[in-house]
Amino acid sequence: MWSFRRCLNTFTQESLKRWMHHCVRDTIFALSSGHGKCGVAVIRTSGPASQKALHLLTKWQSLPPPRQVKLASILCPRSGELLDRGLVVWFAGPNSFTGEDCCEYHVHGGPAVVSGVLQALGSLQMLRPAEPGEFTKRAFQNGKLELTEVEGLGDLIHAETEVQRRQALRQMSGELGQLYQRWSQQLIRALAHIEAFIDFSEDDNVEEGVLVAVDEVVEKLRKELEEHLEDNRRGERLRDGVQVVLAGATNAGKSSLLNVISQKPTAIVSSIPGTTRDVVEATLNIGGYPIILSDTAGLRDSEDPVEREGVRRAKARVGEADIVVAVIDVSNSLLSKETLLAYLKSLCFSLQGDGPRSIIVALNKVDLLSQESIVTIEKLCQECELPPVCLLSCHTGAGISNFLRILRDHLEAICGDPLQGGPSITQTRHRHHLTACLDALGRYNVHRQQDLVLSAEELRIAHRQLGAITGRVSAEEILDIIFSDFCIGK
Ligand SMILES: Nc1nc2c(ncn2[C@@H]2O[C@H](COP(=O)(O)OP(=O)(O)OP(=O)(O)O)[C@@H](O)[C@H]2O)c(=O)[nH]1
Repeated sequence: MWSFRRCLNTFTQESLKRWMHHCVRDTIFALSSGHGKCGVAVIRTSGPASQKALHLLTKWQSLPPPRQVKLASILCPRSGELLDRGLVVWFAGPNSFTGEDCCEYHVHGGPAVVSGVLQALGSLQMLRPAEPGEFTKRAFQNGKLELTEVEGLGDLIHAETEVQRRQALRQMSGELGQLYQRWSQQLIRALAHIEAFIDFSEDDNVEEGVLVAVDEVVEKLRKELEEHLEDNRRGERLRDGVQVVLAGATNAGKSSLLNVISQKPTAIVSSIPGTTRDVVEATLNIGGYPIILSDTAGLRDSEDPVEREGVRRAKARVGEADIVVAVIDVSNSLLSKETLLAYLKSLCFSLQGDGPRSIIVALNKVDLLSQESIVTIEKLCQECELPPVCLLSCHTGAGISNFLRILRDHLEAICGDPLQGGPSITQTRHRHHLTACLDALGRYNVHRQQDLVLSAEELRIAHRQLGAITGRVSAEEILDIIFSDFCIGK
């Protein structure tokens, strides 16, 4: 009793309220399908009062069998007016998405029906509208989903291309979470062994061999983590969109190429050199891969401060690009065949910068060349060591499908197939915690010979970093291992 009172005194009113809120769960409801007119809308409830709400809206005396669709007249609980005839699915907790009692009302998707049913649910005292993401939050809190699975679900909802969808589905399957969970368990075990050695080695004969085994586990884990992090950020690139930048001299046809690829007049095209001043972006799907395609200001020296700023931004964008498309006006009479080649090489070199980025050369305006010149240029490019070169025309469309095929190949090389190999890191958040975990394992090695307590602390930090990714960290886990592995006090 004393400790309970002391405990109560340390609670602020606010934290007590939060604690009470956690213990006594509200029942929440929301429209789970998209907004706007549609054939069928799905409204969900989750929480202990879902059953009562179902009874009040249908007047059914008993619950329908769980997970089976049943036709129902959905009524206003106050007036008894018919709101709609729809389908109802009952999910008895814990066998539901959130782990709580849930009910789904599949009603006609007109605004009046949807708002009628939402109002009916809102009129019940024990229900309140759900906050954004609250159904999924409850699924996480009730142990139905790991954090990485929650993120996968979010990505699936936002997936705009089929390759993004594949990656999101794979993450939702829990594979990434399971990998981190496995590493996490290895760390807990290693930590438990070190702690046992520190605390009990003198009395209970915990042998030196225990520490050697821990070293081996840590080393193996360090290598696995390093490999996992050396993935060229393919998962994040696929999730956020690959940065493709169109760069080159003024009037080369960068804006025209952006418009041709995006199939709409996104950027202004004109024969006046220096028309594009700022970066113009279009988000596109190229063969299932998401890209953010940027048109940039033509690269040239200028006295005009606005144009100079445009060129600065263009260079900065090239610096951040995953793929740079070097656009060149191949009809430019100033470029002889030889100077074209020298120009191409120097442009590719300057665009390459210090990053390992891909370059594609787009020789535009071939419609202005004779067939003979085209053949000569093609031969010239084949003989030299250049990035892939596409001859194309934004005016006639010649060579555009070949350019898109090459672009797609580059995207595939960068992002890979999310269904092949190990699961990818998809979020900067994961990378941050994994890097911190790896750093801690490196420090473990530094402290290991001098100070066992400090090296144990580094394992604890590494474990916490992994736990931050999956959302599961518990000191109890360490105690469990200590007792199960060492049977202390027997
Ligand atoms: N004949 C021909 N003209 C083209 C082609 N592509 C673009 N042009 C023309 O070239 C001029 C410049 O095109 P833009 O697309 O504005 O070139 P840009 O590289 O964005 O130019 P800046 O804004 O100066 O950087 C326009 O008059 C276009 O119509 C092409 O394939 N063939």
